[in-house]
Amino acid sequence: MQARIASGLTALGLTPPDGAAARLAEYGRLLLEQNQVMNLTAITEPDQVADLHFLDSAALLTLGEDLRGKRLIDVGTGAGFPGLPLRILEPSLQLTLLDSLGKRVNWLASVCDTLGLEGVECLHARAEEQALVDGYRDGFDYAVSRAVASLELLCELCLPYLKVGGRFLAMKGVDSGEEINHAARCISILGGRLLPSVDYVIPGANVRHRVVLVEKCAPTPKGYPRRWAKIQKAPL
Ligand SMILES: C[S@@+](CC[C@H](N)C(=O)[O-])C[C@H]1O[C@@H](n2cnc3c(N)ncnc32)[C@H](O)[C@@H]1O
Repeated sequence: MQARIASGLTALGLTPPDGAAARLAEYGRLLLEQNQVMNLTAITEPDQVADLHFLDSAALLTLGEDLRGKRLIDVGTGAGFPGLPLRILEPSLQLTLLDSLGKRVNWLASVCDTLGLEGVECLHARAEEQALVDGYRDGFDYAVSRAVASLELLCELCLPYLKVGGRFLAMKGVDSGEEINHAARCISILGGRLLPSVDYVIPGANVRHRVVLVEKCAPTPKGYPRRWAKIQKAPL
C-alpha cells in the first residue's frame, strides 16, 4: 500500500513530509485490521483503500488552499477521512475529528496514539450540537466533510463552525450539480457564498470527484444549526 500511496501523492503533485507515506500505510493496515471487528469501511482491498481513502483525502491539498497552521474540523469523520490523512500530510494542521459514533472516535484516538500524532482532537459529538459550543462556533479556518449528508443539510452542520473568511470543502461526486443548485438558498441564509467547484481525478483509480467550496462571508445567524430532526424535515 505504501508504494501506491507514494506514487499517487507524486501524481497529485504533492511532496509529502518524511515518513508520511509509511504512516498512511500503517493507518491503512490498522483500518483493515479493525474493520474485521468494527464497521469502519466498505472498501477492503488495499489498493482501493490507498486510492479511495488516502489519495482522495490528499486531493484536498491540491486546491491551492494553504492549510499550514490552520484550524480544521472534519465533520462526520467516520474512520478519519478526509481529516487524518490531511494531518499526516500537513503536520502543522490543528485538527478536530468529530463523529457521533463513540466507538469510531475512540478507535481514532488510539490510531493517533499508535502513529504518534500529537494534538489531534478526537471528539464524540453531534455536529449540530457541538457547533453551538463556545470555541467551536466561529472557531475554525476550514471545515471538511465527505459522505455524510446532502449539501444543504451539510452546510447547516458545517458553516456555523467557520470564522468569517473561513471555507467549507465538501467532497462530492461529479454528478452533484443539482445538489449544489438546491443548496444555494441555504448557503446564503447561513452566511456563505459558493465558490467555483473543483473536479479532480484520483490517480490509480481514475475516478473523478468534486470539491464544493463555500466561503463564509457573514456570521451564521443565531438559531442555526437547528436540531437534526428539524434540519432533515425542513431543509433551508
Ligand atoms: C458514511 S460515514 C463517512 C465517514 C467519512 N467521512 C468517510 O468519508 O469515509 C458518515 C459518518 O458521519 C457521522 N455522522 C452522521 N451524522 C452526524 C452528525 N450529525 N454529527 C456527527 N457525525 C455524524 C456518522 O456517525 C458516520 O461515521
